[in-house]
Amino acid sequence: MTHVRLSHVSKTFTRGRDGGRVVALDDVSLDVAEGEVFGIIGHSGAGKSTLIRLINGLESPTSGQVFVGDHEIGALPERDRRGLRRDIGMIFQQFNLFRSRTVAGNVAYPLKVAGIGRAERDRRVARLLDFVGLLDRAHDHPEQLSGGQKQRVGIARALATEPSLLLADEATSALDPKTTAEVLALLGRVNRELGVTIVLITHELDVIRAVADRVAVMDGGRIAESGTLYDVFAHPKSAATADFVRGALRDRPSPETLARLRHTHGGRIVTVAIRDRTGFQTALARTFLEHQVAAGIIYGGISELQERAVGSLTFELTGPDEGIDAALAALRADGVDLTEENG
Ligand SMILES: Nc1ncnc2c1ncn2[C@@H]1O[C@H](COP(=O)(O)OP(=O)(O)OP(=O)(O)O)[C@@H](O)[C@H]1O
Repeated sequence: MTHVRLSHVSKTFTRGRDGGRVVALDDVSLDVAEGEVFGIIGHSGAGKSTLIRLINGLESPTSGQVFVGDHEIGALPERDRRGLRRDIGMIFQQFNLFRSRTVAGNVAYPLKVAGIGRAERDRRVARLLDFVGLLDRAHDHPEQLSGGQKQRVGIARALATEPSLLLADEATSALDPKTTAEVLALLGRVNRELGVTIVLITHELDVIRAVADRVAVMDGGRIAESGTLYDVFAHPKSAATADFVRGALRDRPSPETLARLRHTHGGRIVTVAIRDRTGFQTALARTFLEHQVAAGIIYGGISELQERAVGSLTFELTGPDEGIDAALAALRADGVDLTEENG
């Protein structure tokens, strides 16, 4: 079942002073299935926040349609949007907690707004704080908490009205790597144990790869590509995706590094994309050997996406030129993705 659907959505803003037009989203279509974690990755200005604001009905599309469940949220009057929004939780980069309220008071707030009585409110707050591991901090104020703890309160508050959809807007961008991992693990539990669909936007591939099932890469208001985590990031088709992969995996040498490698290594330099295929590396080594080519690894990195290997290795190849040519031709014929780096 589809939980969120965007169909040919465009959003144009008019800039204040000069009245110029900014195309924030340009013909965006995507489907988020019920119960999945869907990641949206893009650089600053790619249109991610605009997309989130369309999903929770804070903005309406200039053209196209946004559905949440069976409802076209952009077409609903504000009163009905508010009702629908109760089924959508939000968490933010800066946590957006009330400083004057206690931890318990923050989590209770949306329940109060929804008109839920004291006894039920207290029960739910205790259950939620227990779920996020902060029951013992119920009476503290946000400033007494670490960033990670604040975000856990944010998550408890977002879940208070028992939404089926959670929107996470750069929810870990203000946190250090260890705390980020803890918050992402909690989001994983929210998804698995409570069955909540999560749409997570970020500019970091490491965030997406930790939790998302499927992803969309956004670039300049458009979806550059989308699919499963592995398909999109193991074999990038767009420049934007390749850029994120290079940044996160650091498996390919930068132009500066390549220049240095060329200077220090006299042989031919070739980068080979690693495939998640049994015996891939052995086959590679055997091909070089068969053609009397010595292959030394001079750069590279192998990592995992959805428990499958991704990355690349850069070799210095030495031996007879015809042997190297024949080995590379054999590998190419076998579907190996390789790049000669000698320039
Ligand atoms: N209310 C608005 N009025 C005018 N322009 C806007 C408005 N909201 C967003 N934009 C513009 O739309 C484009 C996309 O912005 P958006 O905030 O959605 O991107 P983003 O990917 O979330 O970036 P960031 O991570 O920096 O917030 C930007 O060029 C931005 O300046």
